[in-house]
Amino acid sequence: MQPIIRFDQVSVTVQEKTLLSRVSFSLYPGQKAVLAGKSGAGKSSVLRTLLGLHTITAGTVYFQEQPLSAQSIQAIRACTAYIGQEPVLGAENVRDALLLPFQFKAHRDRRPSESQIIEVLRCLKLSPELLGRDSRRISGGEKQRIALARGLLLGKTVYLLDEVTSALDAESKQAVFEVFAEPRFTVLAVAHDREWLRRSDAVFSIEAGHLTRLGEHGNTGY
Ligand SMILES: Nc1ncnc2c1ncn2[C@@H]1O[C@H](COP(=O)(O)OP(=O)(O)OP(=O)(O)O)[C@@H](O)[C@H]1O
Repeated sequence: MQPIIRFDQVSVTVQEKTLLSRVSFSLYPGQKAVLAGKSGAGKSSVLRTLLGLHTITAGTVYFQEQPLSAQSIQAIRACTAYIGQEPVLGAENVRDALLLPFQFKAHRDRRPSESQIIEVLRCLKLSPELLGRDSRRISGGEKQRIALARGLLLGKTVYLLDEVTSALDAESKQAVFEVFAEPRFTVLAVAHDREWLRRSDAVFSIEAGHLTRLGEHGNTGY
């Protein structure tokens, strides 16, 4: 099986600051990996580089074994959901925010039914009552789960998650873990939670832009 994501000796320098230094790792379809490290270590930079948001100074990022290019970035974005720490939902009302991508030609024929929407919300422990709310007036954890729900409704299979469970209570956290245990989903999650570490196939630790692999199959020493 070929990796879905592969970093080969990737360095990123922005305005003379090195964000990533010779980072190498592979992620295979269906794998769940965690990126751990202190604040400012470079975790988000890995995700942003994969999305084509940073210029690579040296090395190569491969997606489905194709080097990153304008074309492969489109391919990445088509199957990937990136959920940042503060997702911008892009519409005033939560329902409109959830349905926003389905207004566009690429997704118009996949517009979900009301029951599909409610089912996805239920899986993420979100009340349907949220649909009528102002999306600027919901909590950070709810915003992240609405962004996750949107990814699920869009049929995304690769999830780049930046601390999506850190604001959640135990029950909601568990619901998110269960959703992402799905074998179809490839997950690269910035997380500190022990439960993420326990459930992951691989743990990558980043320190000052240097990445090392800590372990796999939950055997990480955490
Ligand atoms: N566009 C940029 N230009 C210059 N420096 C940047 C840029 N983006 C990030 N940095 C710096 O690069 C380093 C790594 O940032 P990054 O956001 O990847 O860290 P992180 O590990 O995700 O941190 P946190 O856990 O606090 O979110 C930090 O020192 C940050 O200030």
